[in-house]
Amino acid sequence: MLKANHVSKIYEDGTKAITDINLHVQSGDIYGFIGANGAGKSTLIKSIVGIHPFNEGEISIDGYSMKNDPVLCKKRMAYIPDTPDLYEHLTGMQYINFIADIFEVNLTERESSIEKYSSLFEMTGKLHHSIASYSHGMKQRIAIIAALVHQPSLFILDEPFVGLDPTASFQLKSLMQKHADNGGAVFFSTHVLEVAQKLCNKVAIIHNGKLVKNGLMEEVAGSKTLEDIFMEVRNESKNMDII
Ligand SMILES: Nc1ncnc2c1ncn2[C@@H]1O[C@H](COP(=O)(O)OP(=O)(O)OP(=O)(O)O)[C@@H](O)[C@H]1O
Repeated sequence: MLKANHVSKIYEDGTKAITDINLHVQSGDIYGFIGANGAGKSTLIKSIVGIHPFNEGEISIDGYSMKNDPVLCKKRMAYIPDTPDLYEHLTGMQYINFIADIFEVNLTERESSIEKYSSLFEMTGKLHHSIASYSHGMKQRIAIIAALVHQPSLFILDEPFVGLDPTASFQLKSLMQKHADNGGAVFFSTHVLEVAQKLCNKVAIIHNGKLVKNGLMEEVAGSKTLEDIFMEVRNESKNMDII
């Protein structure tokens, strides 16, 4: 579903943020992406969803190249950023409809999608309030509902649980699980390692812009916790610095 081959990104100021990243997210996967602050998670995610260009390598969604067919790629995925930047002067409903218009979602499909996800994320009664009046968590819920309105097969989420209350977190986790069970796929970054270990069948650990572990959760973690593995990666890197 999502393939990243030898992807590297250098920002204009010369920062080498990610180097030679290889990933394959398949149908049925819930793929966790973990790494320390500044490791390169958002940079890879923004490259995957087409927010910024990357310097080397290839990213494809369902066989379509992000470089050559970005619109076809974007139609197949939902991107939920860590801090959604919404149009504050619109109501939640106006914003969702605006996104549905961009994705050319027909009326029947959008009504059923809005009803289903608004009810799941307990926003039904608040859809006609202005976004400016929403709390941070409510803005996130609207961003999620809008991102899913075109029924994408691939969900890409950057730190999705930050700011969500326990009910919304639970609903999002169940939704991710159901989506994967129905043949979709999910790729998300998180610092909540317990959630990643419970929820994901696959995991990638990025350190200083390079993938240092990647594969099935049981192979990467074995009998250890993901936190143990994460700390091992960090300590190995510290020792290398000393040497
Ligand atoms: N617009 C930018 N211009 C220059 N350097 C950037 C830019 N955005 C990120 N970086 C740098 O790229 C590296 C990777 O940053 P990135 O935001 O991808 O990390 P992250 O793993 O998402 O971190 P966090 O967990 O703190 O969100 C860091 O060194 C960061 O300073």
